Amino acid sequence: MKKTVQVVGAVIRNEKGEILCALRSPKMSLPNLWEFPGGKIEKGESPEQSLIREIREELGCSIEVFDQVEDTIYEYEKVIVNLKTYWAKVTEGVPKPLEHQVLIWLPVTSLKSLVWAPADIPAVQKIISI
Ligand SMILES: Nc1nc2c([nH]c(=O)n2[C@@H]2O[C@H](COP(=O)(O)OP(=O)(O)OP(=O)(O)O)[C@@H](O)[C@H]2O)c(=O)[nH]1
Repeated sequence: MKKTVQVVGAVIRNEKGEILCALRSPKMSLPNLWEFPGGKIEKGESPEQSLIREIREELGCSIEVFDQVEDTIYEYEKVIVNLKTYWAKVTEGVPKPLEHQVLIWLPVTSLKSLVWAPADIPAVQKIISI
């Protein structure tokens, strides 16, 4: 049976209303696909705590986490991912690509021009439709 992993992703919005998009590196699983930065929830963590920790590790900045955007279950070839995405904003520091290939801020209307990890597509569609 496939394992289900609990994953959180931050939909980080700046004061211009742009969204931070992160390109997975060639060394990561799902290489060269765009995602919302985040990662796996560890034992004993709430989704919000996990997101704050992951963003500090991956982007080197602090965030505040707001409402949930989407909650999606996607079955990949080897694993099932339950991806929960949350609105967030940077409260301290500047996001840096410590683990990703590239980070870019994009207006909502441009999000669909990127090739997203399949599990992220419902969240992207929801953001575009708001
Ligand atoms: N962080 C993040 N992971 C996502 C997203 N969408 C999605 O399918 N995933 C998948 O969910 C898992 C999250 O794990 P992670 O971000 O900690 O990645 P990782 O490099 O530690 O995983 P790995 O050890 O499988 O390479 C990965 O399998 C990743 O491919 C997303 O938007 N953000």
